Amino acid sequence: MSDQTVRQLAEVVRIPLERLLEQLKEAGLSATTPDDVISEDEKLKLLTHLRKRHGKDEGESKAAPRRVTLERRKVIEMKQASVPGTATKTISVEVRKKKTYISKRELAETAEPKTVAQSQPVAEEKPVVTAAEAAVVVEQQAQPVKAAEPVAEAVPAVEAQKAPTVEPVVEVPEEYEEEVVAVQAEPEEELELELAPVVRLEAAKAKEVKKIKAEKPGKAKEPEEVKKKMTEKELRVEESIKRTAEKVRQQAQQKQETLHRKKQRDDGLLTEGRDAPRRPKKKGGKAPQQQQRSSAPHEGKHQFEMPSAPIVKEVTIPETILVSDLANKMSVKVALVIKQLMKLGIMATINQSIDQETAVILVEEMGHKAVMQSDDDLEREMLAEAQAEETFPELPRAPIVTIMGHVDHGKTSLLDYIRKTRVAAGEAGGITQHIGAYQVKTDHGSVTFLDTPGHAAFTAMRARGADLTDVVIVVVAADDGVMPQTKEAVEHARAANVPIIVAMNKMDKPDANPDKVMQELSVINVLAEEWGGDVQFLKISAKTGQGIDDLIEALIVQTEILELKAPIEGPASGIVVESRLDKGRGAVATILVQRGTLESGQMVLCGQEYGRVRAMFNENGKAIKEAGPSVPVEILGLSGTPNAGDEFLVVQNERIAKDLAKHREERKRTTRHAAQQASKLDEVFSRMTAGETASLNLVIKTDVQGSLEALRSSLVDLSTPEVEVKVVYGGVGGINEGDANLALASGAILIGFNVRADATARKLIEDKGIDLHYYSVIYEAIDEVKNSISGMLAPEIKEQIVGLAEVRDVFRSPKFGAVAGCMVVEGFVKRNLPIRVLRENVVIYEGQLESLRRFKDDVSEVKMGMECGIGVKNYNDVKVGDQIEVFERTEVKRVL
Ligand SMILES: Nc1nc2c(ncn2[C@@H]2O[C@H](COP(=O)(O)OP(=O)(O)OP(=O)(O)O)[C@@H](O)[C@H]2O)c(=O)[nH]1
Repeated sequence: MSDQTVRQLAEVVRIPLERLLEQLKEAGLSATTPDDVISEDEKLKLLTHLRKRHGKDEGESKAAPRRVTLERRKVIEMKQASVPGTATKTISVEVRKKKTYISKRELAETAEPKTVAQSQPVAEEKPVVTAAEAAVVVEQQAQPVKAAEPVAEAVPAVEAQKAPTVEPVVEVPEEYEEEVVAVQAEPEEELELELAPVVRLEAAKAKEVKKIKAEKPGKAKEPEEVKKKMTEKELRVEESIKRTAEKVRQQAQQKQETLHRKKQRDDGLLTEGRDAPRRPKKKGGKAPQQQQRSSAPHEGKHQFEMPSAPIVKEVTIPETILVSDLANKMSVKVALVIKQLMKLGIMATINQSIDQETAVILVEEMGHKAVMQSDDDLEREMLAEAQAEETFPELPRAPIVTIMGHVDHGKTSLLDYIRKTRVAAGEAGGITQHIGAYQVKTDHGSVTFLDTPGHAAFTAMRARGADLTDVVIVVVAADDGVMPQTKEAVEHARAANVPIIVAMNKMDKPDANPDKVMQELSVINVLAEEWGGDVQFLKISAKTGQGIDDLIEALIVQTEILELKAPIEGPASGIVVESRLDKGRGAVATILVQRGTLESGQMVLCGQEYGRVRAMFNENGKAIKEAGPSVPVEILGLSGTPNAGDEFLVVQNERIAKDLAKHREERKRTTRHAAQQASKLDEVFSRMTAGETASLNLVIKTDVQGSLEALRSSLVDLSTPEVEVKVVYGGVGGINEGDANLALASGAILIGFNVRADATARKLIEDKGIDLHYYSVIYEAIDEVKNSISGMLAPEIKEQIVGLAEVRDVFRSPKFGAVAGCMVVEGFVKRNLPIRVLRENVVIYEGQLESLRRFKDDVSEVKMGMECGIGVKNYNDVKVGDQIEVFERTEVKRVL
């Protein structure tokens, strides 16, 4: 040992620093402060001094401690072979040993002095085995012959070894305790737990040692014998630690092997887990170590169990599912799912969604059970839980009106005039607010106006699935007449099957010509009542207010014709008209109640947002407590801003609202891709439902009116009794956002003839996956639509007999049952084709082949003039003389 400071020495010998300084002073040594260095020679001097002092003060030794307890802590580190890809784990095993030596004096009271006299110095008898032992021996040597030194004065091991006089050891260890503590077995719990039996083993060993010592304490065995025993014990402890380390290593290896096997199984499309049902054990199939391990008592502790059988999971598959979600549901890696998809010929990425059918095939291929789930079913189920089952009587409700028309024909002026005169009038002091919609009260009833004029907004709302509008007012400036957007407005309203009322505006102007308007509109099939049509035409002025009352009355009449009704009682539902985030009030949404009555304090779900209605306001900013059908209302308290066009409904509690909101969010995420496929030209056929006339909707935009007409008529002429070609809208000019929205809302295909889509339309087309086709040759357009319609025609199934075999003999096979020995008399017999069994030219069975053999070999095809053995699947009644007819079914595409 090198030189130490006084402080360090005090720590080593575990005595107070002051006491050591005093002893150093007494011994006449130079060190006086705690930081003074004390050399080896000085330590020896101190030892000599202490010995002398003890020799003098023998009488005092009675008061000195009679036992010396030595403790030793040993930490062994083991490296665990890691699983590839993870860090190496280090396991520390801490061994604590404690030895207590009793002074000769104490022993003398119980032991024979003779035994003590016979004792020999241990150092001479056997070599020091371990460092711990060395320390013990040295400490023993450091003890005075006659009496044990107090611990505080025991000189550290190495110094003492240099002591000139080596006295025989007289102390008998009274206690010998070992403790093996497993620490830091990280991160694998099992490994730490595995050490437990070893710990117990060591504890048992320590007990045994104690027992030996306790056996005859009075006899005081031969010190060397005791020493020997102790050394043996220590060696055993060392060995046991080594064994523990070996065991841990083996376990790690086993675990690695298990993981490797699991990986192989995964590659083999099976998953295994702890909760798998256990296979019956094979006799002698287990490695001896495993057997030992499984038979070892674990006292209820968790133990790693070898997975032994594949888990078949029940995987619910919605209409579309993300590859990552599917992998999660099957508890397999995404890469594996992608790999499997590739095998099916589908290239998909982790964030791509796949359709239900593909997912089902995949799940079944991977050994699990697929349960198909329709999103609508799921939502319906949740909604059924969310809403009260009770039905309420339906009562007349106010119409919801949208105003459309060409630019500057007076839409805003009309809305403003009505609001100004009608809304504010009834609410003295109220501040009119633009909340997206407002209601007007008349003597005959109320009318609700949507505050976003124009067909673009109307169709955009429809494109979002919200068919709110009951009546459309087409505003035409009487001085200007029918303009392109007037026509568009009409087409959009028609596409939505919403009745029209024409308001001929600016009648106060001298050049107003309502007849011209009526005439122009009649060209596009909007016929006034007075001209024998069914459309109400009204002459108004948004400036003077002329005819506005009549307009509102006309709306009321229209409502009566339409018999608009809704239940007033019951939980409310409706559509979000608009929403915004208010600095002080949070999410604010204007909703239009369509059914039931919304009350303040109710829990509502709006699209993907939900919340309790904290407050409700009408269009005048006045707080209201409830809102019935056709009433627009601003609500506070939602978790976020819903989208205009989202459906809202009152639900029973927050949990349901939350679940539904989450479900919708997930659905939106996964169905985005699917929605994009909805109206593709080549997908139209798949949308056709059996028995119904399919319709192919088109939105056509062309460069000139002439080509529009030509295209429109030739495309409509392609209609068949099974497929109707419908031009939802045809116009001249580039494809704009409105066209795209219309195509989306009507599930139509966009056709651009010598025109292109503008940037906004392109974005929408791309986002929503609208099917857009550009043409510059009219016949190309016609041909493509024709082909698509051909696809929509149900294909013809044609059947063709490809071969005939005669049964000449019948054998019984344990594997296939009855096997018919046949001669192929016509064509050929193919194994994978369907067959019929004929008896006297009458079909007696239709099915498939189970086996087809020539001699002992399985074959796929047998030609005419050859003999073969045919096993018919699920049919054992073949007789000699029967004929087996092989046929083929082919789908023949119908063309126009
Ligand atoms: N003389 C007269 N002018 C009117 C009448 N209605 C609207 N105007 C005027 O026509 C212009 C356009 O009116 P708006 O209400 O903004 O027309 P709009 O259809 O809403 O126009 P956009 O919002 O641009 O589509 C304004 O200058 C109005 O003052 C009317 O009945 N008589």
